[in-house]
Amino acid sequence: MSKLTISQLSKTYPNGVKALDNINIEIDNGMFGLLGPNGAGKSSLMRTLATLQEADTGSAHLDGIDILNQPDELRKVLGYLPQEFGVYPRVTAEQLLDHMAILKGITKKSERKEMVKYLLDKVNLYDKRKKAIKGFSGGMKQRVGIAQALIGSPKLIIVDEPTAGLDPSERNRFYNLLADVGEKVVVILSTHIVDDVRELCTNMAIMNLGEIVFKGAPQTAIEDLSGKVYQKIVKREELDNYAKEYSIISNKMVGGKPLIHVFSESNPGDGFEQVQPNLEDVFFSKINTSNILV
Ligand SMILES: Nc1ncnc2c1ncn2[C@@H]1O[C@H](COP(=O)(O)OP(=O)(O)OP(=O)(O)O)[C@@H](O)[C@H]1O
Repeated sequence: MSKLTISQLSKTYPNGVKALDNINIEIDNGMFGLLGPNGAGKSSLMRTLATLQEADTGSAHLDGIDILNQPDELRKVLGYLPQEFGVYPRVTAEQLLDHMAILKGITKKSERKEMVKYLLDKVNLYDKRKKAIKGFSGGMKQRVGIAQALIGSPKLIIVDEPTAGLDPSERNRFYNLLADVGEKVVVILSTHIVDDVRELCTNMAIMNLGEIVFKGAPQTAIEDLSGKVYQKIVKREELDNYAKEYSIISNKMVGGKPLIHVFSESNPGDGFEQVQPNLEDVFFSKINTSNILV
């Protein structure tokens, strides 16, 4: 069992943007979803935990390791798949993993060979090990990314927006792989895709404007909203009026017309019908932005 404890972590960039505003979270083994809109501060938090940038104040510990003050210790047990996983295109999957293993300090060639074979097998790329990564699909590249994040039996794995650009079957394969790994270590999945969290995570936090605005189990959050979400198909030109009168939590087009979900403690009448809330409702109700109408 591992535990990640983040306390009072804050970071303001030189341009004045407060990307992290007093973050406090405890994360146990398993898949943890960090959900937030673009710009919420997720990458800033992930980069700080991955020891790639410093915080202004606060602390973060993985078991006995003080992450901010012992970055070298943390790096030994960290697997990180950044948002942009850049690779030299001519390199093969096998060469890349071998190289990353050297960087992780695995100096014995035979040990590396065995590990690279195990990882290629695990991400189902052993047959493609001699092929240049250049020719790989997005999903295959992400699987190479996961394989490199698993080098050296990490205790903390951070994956930042991993499913962008994957087709549904690639995404599924990637989900299965992560879920498999996630049973034994702390995995943080940072994403703005609600489905990623719904399908994979037993615990989650929602971040907005540098703050944690919710933490808990996705199912609990959904139950909390139960009986308070109503929907209606409206005309596009009426949207502004509805926005003034109701607390709109989401708006999506169905057959060319806006279907709005509103938050209301009691039945608003006016043609609205009650719906079973979903995680998307939770997400939008917590971040409560006004730009969801655009
Ligand atoms: N190096 C930087 N210098 C200045 N501002 C930054 C820097 N990096 C991020 N920001 C700003 O900090 C805020 C949080 O950005 P961050 O990338 O952490 O968010 P995010 O939730 O990961 O979003 P995205 O999904 O778009 O990556 C944003 O307003 C962003 O513009």
